[in-house]
Amino acid sequence: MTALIPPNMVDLLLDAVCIVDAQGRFVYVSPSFERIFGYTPEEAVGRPMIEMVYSEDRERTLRAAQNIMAGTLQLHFENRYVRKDGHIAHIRWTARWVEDQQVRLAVAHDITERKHTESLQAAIYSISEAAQGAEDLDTLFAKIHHIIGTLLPASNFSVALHDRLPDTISFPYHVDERHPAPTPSPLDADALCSHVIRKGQTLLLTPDSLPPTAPPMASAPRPLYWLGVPLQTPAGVLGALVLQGYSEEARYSERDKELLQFVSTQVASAIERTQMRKRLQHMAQYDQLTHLPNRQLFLDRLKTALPRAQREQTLLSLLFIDLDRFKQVNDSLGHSMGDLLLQRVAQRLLECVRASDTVARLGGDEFVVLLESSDSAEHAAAVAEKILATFIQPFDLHGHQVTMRPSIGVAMHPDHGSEESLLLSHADAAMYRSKNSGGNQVCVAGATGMALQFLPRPGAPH
Ligand SMILES: Nc1nc2c(ncn2[C@@H]2O[C@H](COP(=O)(O)OP(=O)(O)OP(=O)(O)O)[C@@H](O)[C@H]2O)c(=O)[nH]1
Repeated sequence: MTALIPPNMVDLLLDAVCIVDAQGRFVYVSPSFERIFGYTPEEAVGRPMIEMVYSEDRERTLRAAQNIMAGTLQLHFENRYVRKDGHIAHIRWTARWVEDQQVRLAVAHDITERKHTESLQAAIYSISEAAQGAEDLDTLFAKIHHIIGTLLPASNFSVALHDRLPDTISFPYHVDERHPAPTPSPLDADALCSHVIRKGQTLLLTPDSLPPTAPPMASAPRPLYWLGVPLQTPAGVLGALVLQGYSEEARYSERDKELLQFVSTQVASAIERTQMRKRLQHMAQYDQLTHLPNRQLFLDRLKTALPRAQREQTLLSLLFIDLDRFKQVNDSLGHSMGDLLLQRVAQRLLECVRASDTVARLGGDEFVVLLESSDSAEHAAAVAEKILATFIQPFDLHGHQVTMRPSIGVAMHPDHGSEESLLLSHADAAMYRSKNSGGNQVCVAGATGMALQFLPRPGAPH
């Protein structure tokens, strides 16, 4: 029976047989070593085994080697090697110490493919989990970057999104060791991304295939490797995932391309879901015509602002604004012109306040301004007067000059109440007083919220 086994049987094994001396140098490797590690037996023999081990796994590999040399049988030790071509090989080892020869006898089984499938499954699971939990796109992109980094070298990673209407591209997520985030630009200004997004095709460029075009910044170095994958959804291409490599350490291959393509489908639906959630959230909180906060969001803000004002003992003011005879614009120029006027009014109101203040549309032609951290009651009066003054200028509605005046009611915390509905009703009542007194004026609720004090109209004699 023994006579039938050819003497070079070990050479035919698919696993690699390795013999390593007490100093950790390869003294023998079987021919399969080259298939698994990329080095021929001649290249491997004489080299310290540890040199080929992936840096993060070296310490525990040395510990495992010590245990084997102390007589422990090693039946399933796993670590990573850097192949001659730079790619990572995952190896499962069985090994023992041969005392009389003073060598370790080890068999290497290549489990790269299995690890690959496992990490891909884990990545896909993590991406869908990230999509469920992500509060916003920034958080989602950072998580996706981290997950892709477990599969591929991803030091330079960007998410490009295509905005179809102005046909522009923006980079809401961009981590790059050499280039700052590009500013939004017409899609075609970025030839590589434009190719990926317009054609919906993956593009892998290597040093041999990179076109000799100028880099995005004249003095900036060009990447050696560029891998762009479309973010494909049933509704079309949302944008692209881009990986760039400036050194041979981040070389991308056809295999990486397939991997990123596979993951990108999950990423695209994660982005789509998060965008949809964001849109729904926006619809629930913002007025769709003016994009100002709606009544609900305004009430939420008031609810959190009041206790803050109480804690910090600052003033808080509400300006209730209703347009005078707004209906006439609808009746004379049509509803769409009325819509346009409401949008222009919103814009002018925003111009009268600080970014930290809130301008909201309560509905119809009713707006409200929430001024926080006012240092004096005069501040609210000054803003109200500024609003009156800004309405002096007619509104240009596609060539129609429309004059519109507001009636404004002001109520303040703590003078007129510390509870949101009370404060709001005082501001509302003060606004009605303004309107009933002819409109185009400001009325401040009195100390009880009932007695009212009028502010002069701009230009009116004091
Ligand atoms: N174009 C447009 N009109 C709206 C919208 N929402 C409400 N309106 C109209 O706005 C008007 C608001 O009513 P009022 O405040 O009583 O009308 P007004 O003419 O301003 O009356 P005064 O406030 O008493 O001066 C109604 O005619 C509504 O139909 C909207 O989103 N777009």
